Amino acid sequence: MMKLAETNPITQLENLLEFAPIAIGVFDAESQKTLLLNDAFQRLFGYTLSDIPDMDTWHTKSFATSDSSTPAFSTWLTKAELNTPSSCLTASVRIKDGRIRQISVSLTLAEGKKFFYVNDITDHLIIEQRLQAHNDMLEMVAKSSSLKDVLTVIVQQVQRESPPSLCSVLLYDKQKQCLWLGAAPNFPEYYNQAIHGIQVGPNIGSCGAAAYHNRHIIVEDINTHPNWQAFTELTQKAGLTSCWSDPIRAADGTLLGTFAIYNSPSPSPSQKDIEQIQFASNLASIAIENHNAHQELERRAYFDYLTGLANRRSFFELSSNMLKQASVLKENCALLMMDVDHFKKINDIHGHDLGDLVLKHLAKNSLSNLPEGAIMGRIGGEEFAILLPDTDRAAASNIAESLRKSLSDTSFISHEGQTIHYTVSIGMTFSLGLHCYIDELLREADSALYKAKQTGRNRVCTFTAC
Ligand SMILES: Nc1nc2c(ncn2[C@@H]2O[C@H](COP(=O)(O)OP(=O)(O)OP(=O)(O)O)[C@@H](O)[C@H]2O)c(=O)[nH]1
Repeated sequence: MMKLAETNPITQLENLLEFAPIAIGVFDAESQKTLLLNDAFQRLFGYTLSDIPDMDTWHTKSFATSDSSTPAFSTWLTKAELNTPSSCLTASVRIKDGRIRQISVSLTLAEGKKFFYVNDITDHLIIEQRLQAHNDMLEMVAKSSSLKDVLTVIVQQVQRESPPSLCSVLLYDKQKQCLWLGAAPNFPEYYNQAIHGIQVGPNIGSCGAAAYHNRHIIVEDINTHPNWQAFTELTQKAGLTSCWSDPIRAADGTLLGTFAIYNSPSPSPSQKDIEQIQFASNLASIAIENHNAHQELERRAYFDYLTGLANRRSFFELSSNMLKQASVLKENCALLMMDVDHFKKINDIHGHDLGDLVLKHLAKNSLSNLPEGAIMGRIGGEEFAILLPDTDRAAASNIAESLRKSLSDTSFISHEGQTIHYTVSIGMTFSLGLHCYIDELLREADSALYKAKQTGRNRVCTFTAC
């Protein structure tokens, strides 16, 4: 412990400055020579007295960063020297290890000396910016902004925190076992194109491997790591050196994608870096989960949950638009209404679940036999409607007949190993190039369907007006 009472006032002051918690640099006002860089100053900047013999050297070494140029400091200094107390300057500085820190600096002139008091406000700014990014993101989610835009906000926040790193979010496709580009705003286009759809696998880059292992993958040197061997030409062209990738998980732990930081300033992640990645991954997971939930709601609103076909509402919407266009072009449309024969019996004999399988089988099989542009919807329990654009009577009859035949000719094996056969009846009508309403056509097709059922089922009947 220092004994203040036993030291002279100058030494006392020096000691106070030396061990003050705030970073202090003292320079001679006349010669600009460095007189003292206290302990906190040396810890903040990494420079000792021998690195910074005078104010100009400090100025050049620390303040000449790309986003806080030398003139900004000089201008502030000129004003600060005239005003007592001087206002604070907030600036980006480069410290000895090359990293950029955010500081606030103020100046006091006394006894022919310049006393600079420097506060490191990097962490404070990061928390503020994170809060801002978090709020921006939630606002964007609430306003249903595109997933790409929301993810871009997150990526840019992390990039701001650790320049010159680049970040990307890839989205996991469980079915195809690959990753699609979510957001990578600062990567070259050729790189983004190359990684769009990259496979998930134990040794595929950092992200493919992070998704495969569902854990953090740290690659400190892309140029020598075996996971990156296949991409060397690409990564060298894009100037990528390191890549840390973290899985993005939903609240229930399922994989949603990956968050990656390339070219991070430090070789391996510190505790702070890991917190940063987790912050980004958490935000990204909120955005992706919300997007998926939204898509699922939309899908449910427009598509039948069982067969994946258009539901009644969207079939009406799509068909109405198609009929309007057809009447303008004077084209004929055909409407088919298809119903499973004795479906109640199938349910009664084999159970409701198998009945569901019949409906799925019917939908899949019919879709693969329909011409391009046809709209098929499930409009009732076991009732399906198909609108065929620009189709004359002969072509429509052929299509209806081949649909009926392909279903009655095929069978499928149930989960219990039973072979299931079923047939359908089809009623058909036409718009004849006139403006028709879909419900009017459905009534006609239903009447033809009734005729098909009455005359023995497993057949196609055409509507006749009388
Ligand atoms: N498994 C299953 N059955 C359904 C679904 N929707 C409706 N059904 C059943 O479909 C059956 C339709 O029976 P009906 O209208 O009497 O007609 P059908 O037995 O097919 O006889 P026909 O049409 O006269 O050949 C009923 O038993 C409904 O319970 C569904 O989503 N899944």
